[in-house]
Amino acid sequence: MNGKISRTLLIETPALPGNLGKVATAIGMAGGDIGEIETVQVGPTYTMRHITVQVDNQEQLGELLEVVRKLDGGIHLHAVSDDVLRAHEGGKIQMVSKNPIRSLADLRRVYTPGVASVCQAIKEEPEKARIYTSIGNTVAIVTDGTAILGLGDIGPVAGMPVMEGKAALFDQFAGISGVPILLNSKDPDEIVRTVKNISPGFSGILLEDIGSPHCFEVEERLKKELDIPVMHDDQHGTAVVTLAAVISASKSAEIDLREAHVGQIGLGAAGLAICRMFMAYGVKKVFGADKSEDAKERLKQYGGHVMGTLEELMEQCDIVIATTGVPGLIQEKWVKPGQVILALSNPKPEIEPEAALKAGAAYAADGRSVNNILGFPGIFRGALNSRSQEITHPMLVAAAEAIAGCTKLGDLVPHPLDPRVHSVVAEEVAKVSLATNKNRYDYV
Ligand SMILES: NC(=O)C1=CN([C@@H]2O[C@H](COP(=O)(O)OP(=O)(O)OC[C@H]3O[C@@H](n4cnc5c(N)ncnc54)[C@H](O)[C@@H]3O)[C@@H](O)[C@H]2O)C=CC1
Ligand SMILES: CC(=O)C(=O)O
Ligand SMILES: [Mg+2]
Repeated sequence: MNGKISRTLLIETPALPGNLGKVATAIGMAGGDIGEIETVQVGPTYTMRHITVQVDNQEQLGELLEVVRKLDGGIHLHAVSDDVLRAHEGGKIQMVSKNPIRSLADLRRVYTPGVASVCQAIKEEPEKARIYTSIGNTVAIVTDGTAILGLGDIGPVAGMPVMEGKAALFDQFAGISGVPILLNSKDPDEIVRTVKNISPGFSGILLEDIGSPHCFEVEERLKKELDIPVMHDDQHGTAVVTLAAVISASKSAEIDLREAHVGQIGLGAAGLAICRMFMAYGVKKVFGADKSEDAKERLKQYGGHVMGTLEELMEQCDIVIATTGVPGLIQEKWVKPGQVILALSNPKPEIEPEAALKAGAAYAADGRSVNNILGFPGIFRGALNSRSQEITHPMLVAAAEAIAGCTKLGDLVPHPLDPRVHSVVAEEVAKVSLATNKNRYDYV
């Protein structure tokens, strides 16, 4: 790319000769190099096109856009997309039919009247729905938009690109259909009621980016009241992958994890679950810090130790994890030589791994590599394969150990695109579920 900037402009022109020429001239006069031109929609009086342009720098791009925006006579610039925005145009997922419908016989088989006999079979034996519908392989990805990555309460619609991303990962790594469900309420009663009401169409519920503290009540109640697996990804998916990374780091750094001092900065959804996971794994000293008194109180209730300041925590701990959503929160001067630092906030970490390593950390990573993507697809695949009605703590530990087992010595976690890791996680989770869960469906 020679440092050049490429953008795709979505431009509407009146469907009359000369208008595309006007646009091309304006772009050329502003120093833009036109690449591809693609017609995306032909309306009764207008044409919409994607026009890809290349410019030398940001300033030139600004000038070019100003010139195009000033064009009159019905010419409108609707969108300016970089390659990330382009990958999101029209969304990242779609529902497609598995059966081609090419003949009337096909039509009658997949739709009326054929479908009626399938409905009757399910009416007589409801468990048959898992065989004759997509329900058995479909998981709802539910958000109320209150903690979208570290961006905060930006609402469920603004969070949709994340939910579509999770659905794409479910599909690619576990062959599961993930369906985003956007909720227009932050009230735990309403969230629980709504999820319960839609639950017949799903075999699992992945709660995503629901903020603390209401996420705790929502998950606990849904786990109790539904007989399908429910997991809040930001809590347990994150805790699983963090445990895996710390198991690997301890092995490489020859630290006895159970005797190590582990410090967690940020005790929200991810942070509290990470602390609980470490304590349940046998780590004796788990310290936490948060700006919220309530969050610190919750840690104490689970048996964790609260630290007054972040500096104290950094001073005290061999392994430090941060999930606050605050970029740059950890100062380089606080890093102790030989420390393990996982600054997991997305989209930007509390300290860049390079800076932490330069400051003396033995191992450092951010939320791009130590990411719950390594956990949730395989955890749900394993739960669905074993027809588990829940996701239990031993299943989560099995997932963490499986991820650690797939990690090369010296690395913290495996590559997320390594398909093996997701199938190994699924296998180990299913094994534990089959060995320990009593209430499994028994329909075949
Ligand atoms: N890498 C990964 O796989 C994952 C990363 N995350 C990241 O973790 C971050 C937090 O997510 P959640 O736990 O869901 O949010 P949350 O809102 O439930 O928790 C954030 C916690 O950080 C605390 N906090 C905020 N600013 C602070 C400060 N200056 N000092 C001390 N504490 C502070 C808040 O009081 C709150 O308790 C987000 O950036 C998210 O992207 C979350 C899940 C997975
Ligand atoms: C990865 C993820 O779930 C988060 O940052 O919220
Ligand atoms: Mg999340």
